[in-house]
Amino acid sequence: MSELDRNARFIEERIDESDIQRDARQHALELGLRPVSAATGAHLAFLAAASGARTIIEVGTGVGVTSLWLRRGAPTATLTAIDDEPEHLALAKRSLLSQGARPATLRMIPGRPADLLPRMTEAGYDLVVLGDDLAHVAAHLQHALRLVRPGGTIVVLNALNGGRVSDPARRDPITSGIRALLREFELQPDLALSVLPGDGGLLQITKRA
Ligand SMILES: C[S@@+](CC[C@H](N)C(=O)[O-])C[C@H]1O[C@@H](n2cnc3c(N)ncnc32)[C@H](O)[C@@H]1O
Repeated sequence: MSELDRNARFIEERIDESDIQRDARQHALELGLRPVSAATGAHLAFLAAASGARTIIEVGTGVGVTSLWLRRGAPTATLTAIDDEPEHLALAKRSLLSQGARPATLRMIPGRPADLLPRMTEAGYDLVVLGDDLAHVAAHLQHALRLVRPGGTIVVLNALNGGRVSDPARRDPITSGIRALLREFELQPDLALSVLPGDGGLLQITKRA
């Protein structure tokens, strides 16, 4: 086992998910929805807490594994959760309420991000989390850059498309498109970028204040 794998296992095994989080994870797996790892979830909770996030958007909420972590980090933040499957959102909402979220802080919106994101408030969000709909990630990122406030952060889950982006033999349009996006964003002086390797890759972009 490599040092990286050993460290990842060490971290993953020490993270304590609540019963509500474990149930949501189990549910996601049963539905074939790949949830974030506990380590990624804990990192997202850290980001939400460290940034003092008050307003969060999550695109591709699924049954709420990521949302539950975000709300662990920012328990009173308003969460706008978008997913094209209303049943997923209903399950996510149930778990979030069980975790103690006030109903008024949850905006569960079924639909397509391409239709919904253009209607949301410019610079109105502290944290924008984009799920791994990588076929549309370029368009979703453009919306996210408009929606996040200066100083706010955008996170893209599974941003290295599993191990594909780092594999030069992979030249499919999605993987090549992500490489091009990374190159383009690295050159933008108004953005600070970081990519973490775990869990398919976690791209983090902060719009400089
Ligand atoms: C992998 S699951 C979400 C996992 C979530 N990050 C978690 O940790 O629980 C992806 C979700 O995104 C939704 N989804 C995928 N593509 C979408 C799109 N274009 N518009 C809206 N929702 C989408 C799916 O319905 C699914 O619920």
